[in-house]
Amino acid sequence: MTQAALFSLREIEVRYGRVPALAAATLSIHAGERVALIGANGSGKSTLLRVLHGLVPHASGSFVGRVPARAQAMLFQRPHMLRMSVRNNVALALWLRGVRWRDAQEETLEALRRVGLEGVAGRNARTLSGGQQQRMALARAWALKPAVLLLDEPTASLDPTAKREVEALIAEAAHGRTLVFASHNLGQVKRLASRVVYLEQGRVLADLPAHDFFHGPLPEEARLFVKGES
Ligand SMILES: Nc1ncnc2c1ncn2[C@@H]1O[C@H](COP(=O)(O)OP(=O)(O)OP(=O)(O)O)[C@@H](O)[C@H]1O
Repeated sequence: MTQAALFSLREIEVRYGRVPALAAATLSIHAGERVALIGANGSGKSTLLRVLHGLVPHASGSFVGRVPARAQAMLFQRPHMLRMSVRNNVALALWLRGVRWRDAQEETLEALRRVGLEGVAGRNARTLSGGQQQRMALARAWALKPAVLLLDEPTASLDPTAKREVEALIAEAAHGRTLVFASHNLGQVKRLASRVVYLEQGRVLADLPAHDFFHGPLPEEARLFVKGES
């Protein structure tokens, strides 16, 4: 018997006021998949991630999510940070999910070790570099032990070295989880994704295993996009 999808979207339409962000988007995501969302600016990648995380309502269509938001972790291009220490930024997220403060502190140190930030645990999070901030966000996600990781262009604002470091951590954090990420970096998509979903103006124009996406025939719009980005 095939396992039920973690997320099923059928003909989903999302609008921000009068602006259409997703139009008749249909896709299912199963446990263990590593799905890359690609497409031009404004094609609907962030909106799709927000639908999965339960952050935006849809105007029509049906959405079934079998993973509650508390079993998901979402990372944004620029991480949300509170004006407090790196340690407390992570520990607070755990505490808010019901972990006792003392346990939260211990689990936080373990997560910070994993991303190589134990040395700056006491620093105000707002003083971290962009790469460190994204590593802290990953530590926070990691500590929550989510079933699903949703990442919105997590390395977009980083320099090449930080990009590589954060990408390696993402690969490690995605182990044994379901990963859905938006990216403009096709090299990163090749390295991380098992499946590629190409969006254009809120529509899913291609949805293929990563190997087929990069080596097989593509719909014309997707082919031109890949050519332009490569
Ligand atoms: N809060 C908002 N209010 C109004 N319109 C919005 C809002 N967020 C997104 N949009 C619009 O919805 C459409 C889809 O945007 P979305 O952010 O999902 O695209 P994206 O593919 O993630 O873009 P990018 O690559 O630039 O991050 C765009 O036309 C965008 O301008």
